Amino acid sequence: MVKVWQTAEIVEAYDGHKLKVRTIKSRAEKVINRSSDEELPPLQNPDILLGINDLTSLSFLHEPAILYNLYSGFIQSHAIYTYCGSALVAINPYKDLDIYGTDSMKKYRGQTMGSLEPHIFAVAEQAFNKMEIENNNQSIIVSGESGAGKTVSAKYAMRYLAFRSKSKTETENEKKVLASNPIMEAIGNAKTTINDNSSRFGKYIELHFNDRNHITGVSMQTYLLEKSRVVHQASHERNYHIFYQLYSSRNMFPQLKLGE
Ligand SMILES: Nc1ncnc2c1ncn2[C@@H]1O[C@H](COP(=O)(O)OP(=O)(O)OP(=O)(O)O)[C@@H](O)[C@H]1O
Repeated sequence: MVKVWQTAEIVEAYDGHKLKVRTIKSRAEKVINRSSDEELPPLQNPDILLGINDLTSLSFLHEPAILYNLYSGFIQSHAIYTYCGSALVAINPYKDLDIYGTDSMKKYRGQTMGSLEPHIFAVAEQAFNKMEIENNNQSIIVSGESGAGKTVSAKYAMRYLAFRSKSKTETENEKKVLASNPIMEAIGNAKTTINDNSSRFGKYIELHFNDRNHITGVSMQTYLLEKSRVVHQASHERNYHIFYQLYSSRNMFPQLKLGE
């Protein structure tokens, strides 16, 4: 059974610890037993806060309020990004959105986080800006469950940083990073039941900047590759892409010194 939060209004409080509530949608009544006088069900936020772009501005910050706010923003204005203080929460839209072009990157250039609508570019801009002003190394941590959009987010963050680095060779370096992706993904990505192109390893990517903030190089460390997938895959899952890609080029086997 899937459990979801529902909005309700209090009809009656009685016996000290009991609350009779009525759900707004189905008008069903239910009695909630509170274990203490203080313990109330999660309280609703005023309507005026609905769809705000920083979750920390909610009067009542709890799981149902967060879910409802993210849901409303996504359904009403297709907003996939919301701030939670200095963190960015992203919803995977599973379709291409027109928010990652050069015009969008130009819009975020030099802007402080929070002055424009939440975006992965704003996070990258802040990292770049802090590096420039404080002359310190910066990190962006991308986390989430499988299929949440970590790889795509990291790609857009790197694209923005390459755009922001004024070096003439920025496109060359960016091209090199992006060109290495298909190779890394062939060897380390596989179809799972949740994600057709799931990364089965962790990545630590370093972009190196010189003192004029031009990208001078990129390095990548990988860790925790799921090696067992080579010999065993769960049902409806696949081995690493590289094996299928190689097999589809069987005519090249002799050249690659491989046997059938
Ligand atoms: N911002 C986005 N816009 C459009 N589509 C997206 C976006 N983010 C993710 N997707 C879609 O979701 C798919 C899964 O995303 P991604 O591979 O980045 O997930 P992940 O978190 O890296 O997963 P895993 O941990 O399994 O590697 C992508 O192939 C893409 O189709």
